[in-house]
Amino acid sequence: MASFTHLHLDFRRLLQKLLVMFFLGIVCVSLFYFLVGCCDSEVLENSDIRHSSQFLFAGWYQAKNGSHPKRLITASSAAAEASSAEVTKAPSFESLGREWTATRKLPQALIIGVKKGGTRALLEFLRLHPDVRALGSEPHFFDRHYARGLNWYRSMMPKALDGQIVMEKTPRYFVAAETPARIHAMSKEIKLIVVVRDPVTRAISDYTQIISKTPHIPSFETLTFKNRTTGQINALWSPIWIGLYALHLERWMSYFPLSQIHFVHGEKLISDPAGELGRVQDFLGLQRIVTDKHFYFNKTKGFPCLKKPEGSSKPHCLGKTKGRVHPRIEPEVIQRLRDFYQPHNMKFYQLAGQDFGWQ
Ligand SMILES: Nc1ncnc2c1ncn2[C@@H]1O[C@H](COP(=O)(O)OS(=O)(=O)O)[C@@H](OP(=O)(O)O)[C@H]1O
Repeated sequence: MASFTHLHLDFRRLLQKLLVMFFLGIVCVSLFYFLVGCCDSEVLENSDIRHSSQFLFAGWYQAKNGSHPKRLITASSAAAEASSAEVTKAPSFESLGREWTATRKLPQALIIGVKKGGTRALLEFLRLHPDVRALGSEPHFFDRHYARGLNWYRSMMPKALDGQIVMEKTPRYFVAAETPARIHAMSKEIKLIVVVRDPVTRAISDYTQIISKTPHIPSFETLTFKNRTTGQINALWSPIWIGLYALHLERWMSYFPLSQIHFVHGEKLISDPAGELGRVQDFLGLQRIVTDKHFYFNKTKGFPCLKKPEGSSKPHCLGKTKGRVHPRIEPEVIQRLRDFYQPHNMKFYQLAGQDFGWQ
């Protein structure tokens, strides 16, 4: 009898120990996933930190309801009115750790150009959308790192849930000869976005960036001409060559139908960011969530800024490298460039089926 009671007690103790070990195991596994979530390689993308609350909310919602919060937003027009910032503010869910069902996928949309067109502004504005997951840095996969392979490229992408659009921006893609074929080989259905801007101001903007890094180069006026006396333009000088939009677009059009290419009007992205964002959201098949409520015009900066970026209650403008003061360029050089670009612009309008109104 005594040995039976003894055995019974031993069994209970064993059971208790097993239970404690089981719970400790659960705690360790949760801690592990939490830490993996926190230390994810996305530290590259500063904005992903801003996205974390949105991500956690989306993950929590999907895990609980089996669907993405977009469905919740779609279901109610009132909710659809809510800004993405409001949707993403769910601090009580932050402790849940990273969503386990999210995966890294190849992008379904790319901002392929143009350099100095306003690509950073577009990306930063788009990432306010809860159904957009965008890489903050420029991966240059299709032009510089193609040999690393698609698995490397995928590993660069932020994690996304089903229904979220993964995207990146690398403005050089638009002018790099090899990129359309490579992108086509990855996906025939990919959506391509090109932010275009008056090629003359784009060239000056490009030059402004160059002199900020290499101040002692010749003047814009000098570099513009092959021969100043004859007035022959140096079309091979990168700031001028990039602006030959028709030339570059023709290459893309031999791989992709125009229906897969959306043009953002760079000047309107500044004067009416919400209007341009509305059209981009339509093109991407997204609900129009980023609206004029998200923007205000900052007089000091001279550009639209965000009222409330992700994860912050403070207004935010793009950094100092966006919206630089351009050097003064001789008016006759500007006019010569306008004349030079005129036929190219006409051809571009014809190919794109859109008149951008550059003089
Ligand atoms: N909201 C807002 N804030 C600041 N700047 C804005 C904005 N919207 C468009 N832009 C214009 O974006 C130009 C820079 O273009 P990109 O971001 O494509 O440049 S880059 O190619 O990534 O270097 C930048 O060119 P510069 O003015 O010549 O600096 C701006 O004119």
